[in-house]
Amino acid sequence: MKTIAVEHAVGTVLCHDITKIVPGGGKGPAFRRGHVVREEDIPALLDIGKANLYVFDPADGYVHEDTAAIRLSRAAAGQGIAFSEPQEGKVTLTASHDGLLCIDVDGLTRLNDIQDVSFGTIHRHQRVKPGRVLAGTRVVPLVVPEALMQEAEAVCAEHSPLIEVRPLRHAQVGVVTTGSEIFHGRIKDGFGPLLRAKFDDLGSEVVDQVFVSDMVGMTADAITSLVRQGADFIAVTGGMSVDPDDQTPAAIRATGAEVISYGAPTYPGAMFMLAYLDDVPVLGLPGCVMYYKASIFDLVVPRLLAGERLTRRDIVALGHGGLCENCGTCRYPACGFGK
Ligand SMILES: Nc1nc2c(c(=O)[nH]1)N[C@H]1C(S)=C(S)[C@@H](COP(=O)(O)OP(=O)(O)OC[C@H]3O[C@@H](n4cnc5c(N)ncnc54)[C@H](O)[C@@H]3O)O[C@H]1N2
Ligand code: MOO
Repeated sequence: MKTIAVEHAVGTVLCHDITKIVPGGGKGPAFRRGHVVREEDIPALLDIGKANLYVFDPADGYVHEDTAAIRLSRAAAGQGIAFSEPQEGKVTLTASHDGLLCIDVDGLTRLNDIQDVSFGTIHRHQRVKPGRVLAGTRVVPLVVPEALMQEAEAVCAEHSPLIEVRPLRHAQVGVVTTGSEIFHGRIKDGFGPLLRAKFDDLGSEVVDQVFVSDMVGMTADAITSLVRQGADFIAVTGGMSVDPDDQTPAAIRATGAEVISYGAPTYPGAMFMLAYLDDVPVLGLPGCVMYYKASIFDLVVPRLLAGERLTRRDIVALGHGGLCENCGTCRYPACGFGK
């Protein structure tokens, strides 16, 4: 804090409210603590008898809350993020393109552990569309030391990007639908239309769907021939559980694919399998994916399309929040499932 002649105060920050009293008129703050003095304020300040002011000077090593919020948001954000102007010291971050919200949670926790830094976000790993509010950030006091800002920016740099929206790739999806009852026409296929709609919504395309009976060789051949024909994402439906006819996990293994996980701590989706045939994700989708509005499919597929190579650890980490409450009216994604 220092005293400064009002003529030289442009750009500095008032340390306290400045009161204006008009006889018979009123009394109230003409300028608030934290106000950044502008050229046009000078006559008004002189009119209320303020020839000198107590101000924070950025040169003294202090940063105003608006500048701090701008700096925090810029330091944390990667691609796909738009910023609001600071309002009451807070900058709001929104999605500027469609994609998967990715947040380095360890970095975020470190950032918020710095006294007086506040950075709050929605849950990560959600598919977000442009305009969706993702985060808000500010510092708690009106001004903070420059050294604090530098510490915060260093944490952001170490965890860069701390928050970003990764675009989803346009996958060419091959679907293999198992089940003798569908293969022999006893019942109508329900998986194909559902997967076409779900992949279409994510900006990908089901390029082919092959029907097979409950036989390992037939199913494995269908997977490998779809990949040979150019599919870069495979979904195998049905036959994922414990009946003698449930041969899909064995068929996926028979292709030589590397199995990351069979089973997931998610309901619906416990019988899910994730494997990779070279770089092509091969998913074993249990019957529940067809039945429920939200399932393991919605938790995993956007992440795969955003280019994440998921590990067993990523799958087991889904357990906390992995139980769908099966509400009367499904509100997913506005609920705790997968969060
Ligand atoms: N004793 C146990 N029973 C079940 C278990 C278990 O671990 N032990 N797991 C349950 C879970 S979890 C699921 S999910 C379901 C079904 O899993 P599957 O992937 O094996 O599904 P299917 O047996 O192939 O089919 C179940 C049901 O859905 C119909 N279906 C399958 N595909 C299609 C399709 N493309 N179009 C229309 N209908 C389809 C199928 O005819 C069956 O009626 O198992 C639990 N049970
Ligand atoms: O894979 Mo199953 O939900 O858990 O229905």
